[in-house]
Amino acid sequence: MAKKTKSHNWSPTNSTRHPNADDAKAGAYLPTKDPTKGTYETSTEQETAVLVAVPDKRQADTKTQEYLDELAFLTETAGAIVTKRFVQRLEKPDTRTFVGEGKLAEIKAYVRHTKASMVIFDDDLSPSQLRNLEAELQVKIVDRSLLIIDIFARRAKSATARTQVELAQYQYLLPRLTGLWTHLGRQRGGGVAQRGPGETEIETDRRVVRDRIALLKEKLEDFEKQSNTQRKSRSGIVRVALVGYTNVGKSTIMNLLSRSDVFAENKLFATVDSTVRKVVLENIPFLLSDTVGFIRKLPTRLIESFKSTLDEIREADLLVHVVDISHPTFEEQIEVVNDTLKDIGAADKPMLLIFNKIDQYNHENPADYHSNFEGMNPDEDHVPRPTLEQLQATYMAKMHDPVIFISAQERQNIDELRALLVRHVQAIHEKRYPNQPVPDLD
Ligand SMILES: Nc1nc2c(ncn2[C@@H]2O[C@H](COP(=O)(O)OP(=O)(O)OP(=O)(O)O)[C@@H](O)[C@H]2O)c(=O)[nH]1
Ligand SMILES: [Mg+2]
Repeated sequence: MAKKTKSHNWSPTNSTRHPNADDAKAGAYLPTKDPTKGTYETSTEQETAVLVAVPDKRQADTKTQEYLDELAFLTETAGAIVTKRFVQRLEKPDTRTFVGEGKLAEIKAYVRHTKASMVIFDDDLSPSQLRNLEAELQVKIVDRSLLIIDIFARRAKSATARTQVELAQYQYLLPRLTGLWTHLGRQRGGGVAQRGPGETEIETDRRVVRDRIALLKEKLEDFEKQSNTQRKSRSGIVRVALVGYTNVGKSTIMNLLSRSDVFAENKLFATVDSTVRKVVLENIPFLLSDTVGFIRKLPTRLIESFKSTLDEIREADLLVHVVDISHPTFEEQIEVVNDTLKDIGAADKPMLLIFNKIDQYNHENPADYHSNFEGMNPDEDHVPRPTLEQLQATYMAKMHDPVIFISAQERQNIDELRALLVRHVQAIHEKRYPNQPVPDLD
């Protein structure tokens, strides 16, 4: 019999759900199985996580640490505490268990000893790696895609975003079904009454998941039609999208720009999603949208499922690329954002580059980021960063697009930001709607 399909509220970290399981059966992201009882324990206690990275041999130590810092940040965002980081340098990850045998034994001993709730990998695992690791380590195994999807699931509020996340969840699950069930069968010892579902059930489950995926896609198409209609009604007004790496300050800037002006109150577009606001600066109105943040190794599936959200970017007249200059890897973050823009077909748009968080930039003391990383000596590895002035000069010279340095939090250079936006919006308006005056404010 096909299992009833549940749609919401599963997560690698809250130990309760799996989108295709009412009961807590096997799954990498399900509660830890107690082999003596054959049951899964759900715990409300603080979950602890062990991180694992398998960098390529050429990757610099500091880079590895920065990536692990980001993974730790993601893990904390998902609600778990990181207790340990394991790193193994390999030419390429082990096909069976991702890490080598020795490292696996080390992780296993640690997990046993500390009763860690889960092991999180900074890369995506193949269905069989996931299965093998779960069998070896006997705890929840979470890979990068699953972690990110989980965070998205916690944050998604609008119907569209929730549907998009659900689609990503099912797409993640589909190729992993067989593995999970086969594994379950094996773990239970294959006794007649205890055997896991056979191939027929796997097939049924797959069909259920596929049907669900088809349904979600249809639902998203409907949402898309609605938003297309909305967008048509917004024609004649310049559209600006805030884009950038996650946590750089896009929403802060959005609030700053739209709240700071009395005319920002949205009258005409009552049906517009809360992430799009009408802003009026110096009598020049435009639509400003706040978009989902990008991240390194963003799962392609997630990008695909977020198509309708990303349309906001694809259809913008001007992109405002926000950068967190205080972040040690800000330059790589710029690259990630540019690559993602390319992937979604939005790379050729006019763009303003906004370096935010200048209040937090410290060229003397680049980071206390790595303080809890073993083998790192902050003094020895200390490399002074350029001053803000030097950076500004470099980027001004390097970029074809305008560049501005601000602090949204401390309200530094915000007037310059406004002036820059106004200038560009006005120019776009005149070019796009040559015979049309800038729209009336009322
Ligand atoms: N120090 C400092 N912090 C800032 C500044 N601007 C934003 N922040 C903080 O940075 C954090 C992230 O800001 P958000 O505006 O949520 O960033 P975002 O780009 O919208 O993030 P996502 O929605 O996750 O992609 C918040 O804690 C802000 O308070 C700034 O200029 N300086
Ligand atoms: Mg935001």
